[in-house]
Amino acid sequence: MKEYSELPLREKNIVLIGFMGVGKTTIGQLVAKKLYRDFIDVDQEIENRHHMSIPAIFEQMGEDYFRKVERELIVDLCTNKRLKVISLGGGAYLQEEVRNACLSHCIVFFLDLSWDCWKERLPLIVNNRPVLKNKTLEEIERLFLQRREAYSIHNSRLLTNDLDPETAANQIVESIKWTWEVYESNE
Ligand SMILES: Nc1ncnc2c1ncn2[C@@H]1O[C@H](COP(=O)(O)OP(=O)(O)OP(=O)(O)O)[C@@H](O)[C@H]1O
Ligand SMILES: O=C(O)C1=C[C@@H](O)[C@@H](O)[C@H](O)C1
Ligand SMILES: [Mg+2]
Repeated sequence: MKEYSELPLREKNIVLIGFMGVGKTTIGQLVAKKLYRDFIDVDQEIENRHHMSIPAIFEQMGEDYFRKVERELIVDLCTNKRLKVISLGGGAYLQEEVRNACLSHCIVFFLDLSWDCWKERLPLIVNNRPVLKNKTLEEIERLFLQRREAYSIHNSRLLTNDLDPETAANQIVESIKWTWEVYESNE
């Protein structure tokens, strides 16, 4: 059987990574639609499989359990699926096994946002992101900066400051189509 890591670039899954609230779910959905691909949101998939919200999973089963489920699901999707657009949860890419699976089999797109722009989004997400619960703004900023190190290993990056979701999705699609043309002309 053909290894997925040998897949032509055009068939590889596209994986969106980045801090919580940068727009992976919102923009990923649009990218999938524009490329006529199925969209998979890892958080939503975990919620559907458990019939529970992420905050409830954190509260009743604990973060370690959530991270294990998240890791196993992503490794499975990366190795056994193709032609998908997959949005990760904000903390997933911190796990080495997740990073390795994504980078070995998929095109990894980092959605970046400045801290100043991100701060404006906080009220939209604070109530259903357990990792933000009981943290001061200074603590959240430290986490934001710490996590940038893991996200810095990627195939492509888009700074989304001042980009509405539609424009951001168009720019990602354009960049991916350009990559397909340039890197696959000799395959
Ligand atoms: N480009 C954008 N401009 C303005 N608002 C946005 C943009 N992208 C997303 N949003 C808004 O920010 C909030 C968080 O977006 P979203 O849920 O897509 O983030 P996420 O990266 O998937 O977060 P998580 O890592 O927690 O899953 C939503 O209310 C969404 O409408
Ligand atoms: O950044 C994080 O650690 C998280 C982000 C969300 O997408 C969810 O996966 C969960 O709330 C944890
Ligand atoms: Mg999301």
